[in-house]
Amino acid sequence: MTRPGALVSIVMGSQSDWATMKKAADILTHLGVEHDVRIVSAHRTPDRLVDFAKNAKDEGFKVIIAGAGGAAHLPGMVASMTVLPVLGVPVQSKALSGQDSLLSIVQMPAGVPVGTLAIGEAGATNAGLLAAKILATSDPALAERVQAYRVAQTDSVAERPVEA
Ligand SMILES: Nc1c(C(=O)O)ncn1[C@@H]1O[C@H](COP(=O)(O)O)[C@@H](O)[C@H]1O
Repeated sequence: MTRPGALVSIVMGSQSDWATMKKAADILTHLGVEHDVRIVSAHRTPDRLVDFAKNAKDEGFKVIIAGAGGAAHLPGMVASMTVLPVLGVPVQSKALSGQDSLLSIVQMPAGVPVGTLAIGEAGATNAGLLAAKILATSDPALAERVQAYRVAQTDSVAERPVEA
């Protein structure tokens, strides 16, 4: 079930990715961007993956954020079946600290782009922010909220004392 009005779709390979991917949802909520979250796995739910990727545009999404760990094929497989921009988040794996996730997502063949973010929570936050910035190119009110976020961040760093 799509969340009505959602412009950003967040998909992840497993429920265990949520602690990381929640950061993308949090920033979208902060910026007032409607989003939908669901678990889709290229490996474990291949039929659901195909159904999701092929119908994502018709469901009304404008941007997809796909997070997965380990052999992270989800972002690339989604990108192969949609015209929507796909942002990939490498979830930090236990065995290889997310190096495996990163390399699985970043090294796409020419012609099938995935915008790959950093490993882990920072990457998830930035994926949410980047999705908002993409939407803000055609939404002046959202652009103002993104600008306010940017200014608040700058101010909080500038005001921070050198010594804690
Ligand atoms: N990389 C993928 C895909 C996929 O790429 O389709 N599906 C699940 N997974 C990943 O397996 C890891 C372990 O999953 P479990 O914690 O469920 O065992 C998760 O990080 C998930 O993203």
